[in-house]
Amino acid sequence: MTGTINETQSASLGIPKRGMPVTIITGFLGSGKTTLLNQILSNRQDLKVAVLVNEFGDINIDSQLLVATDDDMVELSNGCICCTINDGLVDAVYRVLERDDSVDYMVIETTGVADPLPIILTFLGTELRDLTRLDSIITVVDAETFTPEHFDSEAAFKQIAYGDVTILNKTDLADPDQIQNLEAYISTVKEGARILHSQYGKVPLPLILDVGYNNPEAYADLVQDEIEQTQRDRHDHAHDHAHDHPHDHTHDHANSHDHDHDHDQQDHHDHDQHHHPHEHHHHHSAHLDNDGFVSIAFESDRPFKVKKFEIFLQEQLPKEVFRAKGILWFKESDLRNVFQLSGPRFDLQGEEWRSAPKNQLVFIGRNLNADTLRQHLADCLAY
Ligand SMILES: Nc1nc2c(ncn2[C@@H]2O[C@H](COP(=O)(O)OP(=O)(O)OP(=O)(O)O)[C@@H](O)[C@H]2O)c(=O)[nH]1
Repeated sequence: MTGTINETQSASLGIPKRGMPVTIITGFLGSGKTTLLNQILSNRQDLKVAVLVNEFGDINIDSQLLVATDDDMVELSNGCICCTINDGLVDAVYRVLERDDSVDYMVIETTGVADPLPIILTFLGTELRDLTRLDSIITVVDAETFTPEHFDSEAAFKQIAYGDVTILNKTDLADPDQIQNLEAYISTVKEGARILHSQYGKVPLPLILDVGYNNPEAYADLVQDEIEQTQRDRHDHAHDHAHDHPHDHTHDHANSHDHDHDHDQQDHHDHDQHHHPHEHHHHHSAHLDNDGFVSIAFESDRPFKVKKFEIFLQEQLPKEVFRAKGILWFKESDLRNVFQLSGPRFDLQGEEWRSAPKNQLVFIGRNLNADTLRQHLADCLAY
């Protein structure tokens, strides 16, 4: 299915009440996941949608950029929901299910560097299997910057490979040939891929919500492996009192499984949703290195001087920064400035402050020097 859709339409979705439907939104850094989520929240009509946002970074910026969600919104803060059979994710889903006011639908936004498989398996391989119904995995792709090299990120590749629907977003920034080539590439990764086009995540909601595209049978072997592995891990944990936190990143998963990270490009392209020969327990360690991406947070209760921040952007911002976002406070402005940087572009939008002004910024990239970056930012402060 391919199509170009520019308008958000929201027909009645008529969600049945058998196990809460869950949609997972994945996609690489800056591709437009939060933008899509805001489209969903703005067009959901009477549907009561709970949202779980998981972010790569110490400050949760995304939750502050969502359209007002009242109490619909459940923030799953910066824990790694890409940990397999993750207690944090299961707990957050339970919190939603246990609410007095019933929620009709759940949408989860993963981090841009997450391998979606562990999250999928958490829904298919734990008690959540009986309480929820995994409706589909939506993969948002930046049509301007995505290439078959998939940013040299295994997570970016897997996001495409496990997507039930791919949304080629930012078509306003890509020329038609580029979009056509991208579609052809995605179809080599996923035979019969369902591909939609969008600008700013505008797609008709009936094309992406309650579509029933996820096929749990495709994951049956992985689910079984997962359950067995979790039992083994729990057994090991019982003998290892060195770990007192289930998500401890020094956890030994990476060393305890014989997985092979040396797939070449061809391996990737042979990947098939129904056969994941090299996947087994691979995902246990996938989040440990985030494909080399690191996240650096900066916060201050003092404002920036606008001129100094401009110079920082022009002269000091390392080219290795792939993505940045934040809420900026400038001495010269009464507005809350939402800062977005994705690849070569950045953008500042002024709005009213909803809380006491402060600066909150997250930079994501490879080979970043946190001390130098933070020092440059501190030098931008007005006093
Ligand atoms: N030109 C253009 N910009 C877009 C489009 N969709 C999103 N953007 C912008 O791209 C930037 C990143 O969008 P987000 O929705 O925050 O991306 P994300 O996938 O949630 O990013 P992460 O939080 O890093 O994972 C923002 O500045 C958006 O306004 C689009 O279709 N066209």
